Amino acid sequence: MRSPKDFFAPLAVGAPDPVREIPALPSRMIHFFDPSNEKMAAKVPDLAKKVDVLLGNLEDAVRADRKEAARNGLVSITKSTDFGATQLWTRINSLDSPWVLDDLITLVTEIGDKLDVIMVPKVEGAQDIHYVDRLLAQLEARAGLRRPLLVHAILETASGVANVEEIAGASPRMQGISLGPADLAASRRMKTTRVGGGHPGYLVRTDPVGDDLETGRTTYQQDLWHYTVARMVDACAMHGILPYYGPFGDIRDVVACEDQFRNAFLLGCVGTWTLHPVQIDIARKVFSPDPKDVAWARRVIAAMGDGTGAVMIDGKMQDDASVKQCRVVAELADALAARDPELAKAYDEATKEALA
Ligand SMILES: CC(C)(COP(=O)(O)OP(=O)(O)OC[C@H]1O[C@@H](n2cnc3c(N)ncnc32)[C@H](O)[C@@H]1OP(=O)(O)O)[C@@H](O)C(=O)NCCC(=O)NCCSC(=O)C[C@](C)(O)C(=O)O
Ligand SMILES: [Mg+2]
Repeated sequence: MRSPKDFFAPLAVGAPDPVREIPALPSRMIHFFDPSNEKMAAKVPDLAKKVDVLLGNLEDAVRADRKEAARNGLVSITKSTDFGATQLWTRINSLDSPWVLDDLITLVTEIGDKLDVIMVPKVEGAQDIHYVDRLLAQLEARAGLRRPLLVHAILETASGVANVEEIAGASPRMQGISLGPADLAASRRMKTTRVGGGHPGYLVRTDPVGDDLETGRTTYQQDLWHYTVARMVDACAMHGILPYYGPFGDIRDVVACEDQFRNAFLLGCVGTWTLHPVQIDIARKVFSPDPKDVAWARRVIAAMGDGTGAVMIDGKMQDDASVKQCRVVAELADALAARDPELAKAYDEATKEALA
């Protein structure tokens, strides 16, 4: 382990200085596309106007015989597209695959100045991040990049979950972590074959009334991912990086998708993946705080003055801690509103109404 004194030193001569803080840019949806798929690639310029993050996926869901086409496709799409304020990310192949070295060499050399974040799949521990960290520094120095690339880890192995805190703090490049429920389920030998979401068999049941074990007992489906998401959120918050839900594979079930996204939002995640265009508006809705909640948060902040003491608002006690909760919501709303005039208007109108 490096000394804390060296943590922010570049890992190669000529590499840019690591960032001291992870930028809190809107990233409500990380929209996945396969750069080797012509139909999807054709939609990229339009999608860039709608999403916070576009991610060119090179790993799973890209066929082995399309890996090079995906890598080269991402280079040419990137060179010919104006992404505006939308971030461009990529997911490279796993570190044990035959493709990852060429992924990194090609992408950093050809489009390193346009890429914001490199998502690394199947991260097992800090050692995987250290490997990528040094290699990126070497490639950045060679390409003459002035801005360091950031790294995002997918939490999708049992050992990754066991080591999530050290992964989150492994490098100043660490931007965030996403849940990878499909690989994680396989790695843990869970018995669900779904990509994210719940399972009707994972439930609790109310007690029996008398001797009748069968009738009148309500069951409640539980969230299979609660433990992992909560752990991931704590690890990220502890290290000043950003947590995300991952994929929701039942594209048709937009209702359960919204529920899963909202659970993650309420637990502390800043965004999610979108695998299909139909999921983009769901993510925008869920990961932008509700105007009523923003109005309430602003009202509490205004009433709390310097943020100390206790006041009563609408029958509810507010104090130093609750004003901090409100600041989380208000600051997120301000950051999103700065980029989204419609949202800014909705927040201001709701606030005016609440303060009237
Ligand atoms: C599910 C699929 C096959 C359905 O694709 P489809 O073509 O059958 O669907 P469709 O409803 O017929 O599509 C309608 C239109 O939307 C287009 N389209 C469809 N999707 C997209 C997209 N993402 N971006 C842009 N355009 C898209 C599609 O090309 C079509 O265009 P058209 O109207 O011109 O014919 C398709 O949406 C897809 O391949 N999505 C991406 C899948 C992906 O990236 N998977 C990997 C991430 S999840 C993962 O890896 C797990 C994890 C974390 O690792 C772990 O838990 O372990
Ligand atoms: Mg996976």
